[in-house]
Amino acid sequence: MMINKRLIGTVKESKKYIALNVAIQWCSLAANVVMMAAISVLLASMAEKNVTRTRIYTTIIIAAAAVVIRFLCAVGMSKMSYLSSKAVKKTLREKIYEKLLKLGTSYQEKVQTSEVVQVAVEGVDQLETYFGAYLPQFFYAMIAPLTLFVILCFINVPSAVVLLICVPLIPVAIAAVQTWAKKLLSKYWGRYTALGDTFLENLQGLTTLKIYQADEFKHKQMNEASEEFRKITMKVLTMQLNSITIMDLIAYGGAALGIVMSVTQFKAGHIGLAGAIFIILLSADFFIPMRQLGSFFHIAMNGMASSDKIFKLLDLPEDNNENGKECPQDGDIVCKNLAFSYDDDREILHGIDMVFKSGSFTAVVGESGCGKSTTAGIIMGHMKNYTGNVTIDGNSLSQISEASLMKHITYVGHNSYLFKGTVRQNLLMGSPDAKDDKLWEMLKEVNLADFLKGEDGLDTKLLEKASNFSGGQCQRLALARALLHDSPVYIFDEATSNIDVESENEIMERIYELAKTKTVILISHRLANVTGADNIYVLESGNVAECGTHEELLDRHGVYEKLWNAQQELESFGKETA
Ligand SMILES: Nc1ncnc2c1ncn2[C@@H]1O[C@H](COP(=O)(O)OP(=O)(O)OP(=O)(O)O)[C@@H](O)[C@H]1O
Repeated sequence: MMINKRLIGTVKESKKYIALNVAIQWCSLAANVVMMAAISVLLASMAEKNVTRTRIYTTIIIAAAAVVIRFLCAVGMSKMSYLSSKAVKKTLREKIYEKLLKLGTSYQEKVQTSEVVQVAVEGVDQLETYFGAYLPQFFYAMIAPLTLFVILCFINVPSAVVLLICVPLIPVAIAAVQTWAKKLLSKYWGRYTALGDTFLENLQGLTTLKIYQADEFKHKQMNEASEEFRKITMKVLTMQLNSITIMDLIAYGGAALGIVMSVTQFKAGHIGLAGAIFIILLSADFFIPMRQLGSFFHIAMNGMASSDKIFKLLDLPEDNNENGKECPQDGDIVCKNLAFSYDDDREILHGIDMVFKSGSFTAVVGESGCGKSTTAGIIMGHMKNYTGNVTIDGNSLSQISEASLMKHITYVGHNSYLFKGTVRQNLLMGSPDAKDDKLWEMLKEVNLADFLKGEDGLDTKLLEKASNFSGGQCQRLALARALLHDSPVYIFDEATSNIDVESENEIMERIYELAKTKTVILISHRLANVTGADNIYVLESGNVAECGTHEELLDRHGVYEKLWNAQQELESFGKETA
């Protein structure tokens, strides 16, 4: 019942804490039994009017000792809960983190970032209570009634049997509501995450909503979704309250039955007064552990649901080729019959052939959406579900280790990630040992040095997502970081799209310079940038329409020429109007 062996096996360390927790609870129970026995004897002797001073003092000492022991046990139990929760959080989060590393750069193909965050944060938190509270209670709830049964058997077997028989009625009642509760809870979680997603999206897009005056409409939508969520929350709470009421009825009903039994047995003369009082005092203790377990029932259900999600993530196939080959330092990158689809409905690349010659400058151009970035993503190992072949110096991309591929190829997109911190910290990612002189040299090359000198130099702070830098400044910084990386191959995917034409030309000069010593693949919508390339591939709707040098392609009077003429017209129009 709600025991996941794989989950417990995954967090092996927690087993000892759970066992110790159960043992401490059991000691607390033993102390309680001794205290109740002493009190029963005292009450009986009082009723029989043969109480002595020694008996009173002994009872007080026993009771005080039991209280102290129970207090220490309570402290010990919470310590054990804490330690097992800590072990669970640490182990599972480490496993999730290691899994993400193993999934590598293509992890987004398999799982959404928001899902990973939810599973790693909230999902693991759910299991904290599962391990810290539910599991120890589960085992204790089995042991406690059996222990009491054995003890009470020495006093009166029929009462002990009646009490023991009533205990399993609580789990039976829990099982009865379980099927219904499971459906309700999965609906509840569905609404909860959906509401959370919409809330976050609306918050992030609040400025846009204000601009289009759509906030009122979204507000109404959010209110409706919140109302739905309120209704389902109330249903869950009602279900929980009802199940608690049922458990209480069984628990107190069972205890009452035990009391009636002991009184009857006393009247019939089968037990003495002290024995009857002892049974009366302990009858509720038969049910309390199981009743407590019942109240942890929803925690266990949430724990099960989140463990399913965690294992789904941990079971994802890994293909980062940890033990794969080293990437050859030199050699052509060849795509043969390369086809790719993001989903089953639409093929994006239709079996294209391309060769990126080692040490050469190759450009990939084409209209928006023709598949340029997709091709770059495949070469970078971000997308693995392609068909056909991609090789580097004759070695299949799928056999090359991801770590080695990352050292071999540097990708600079139009939206490179910059981290919160300083300019220096971001640059050092490209080359951890680089001295300040080298960093300034690169910053000069991308025309960012002057701006940074006016700020705090290399110590200029970047806010989250570099929100205090302009789009162009971000691109320049990302370029400088890439140049520092010093890898044999560079892919620039619209890497200068946010930069003004004058600066773009200067940066393009730097890229042409780079191409003298490195293999450069340049994806650009602006054909003026690619005129000096050794080879240009023109993509059209996922096919290679043409390839050749700028002059060769113009002579062909095909797609490239059309694109070129259209852009030239636009650029000269722009100059005339300026
Ligand atoms: N993650 C994705 N999921 C589904 N479809 C996608 C995804 N990314 C891109 N696409 C689709 O694949 C096609 C090719 O996209 P790609 O980004 O490769 O084009 P592109 O030539 O680089 O375009 P642009 O010049 O506008 O950046 C597009 O039609 C796009 O809708």
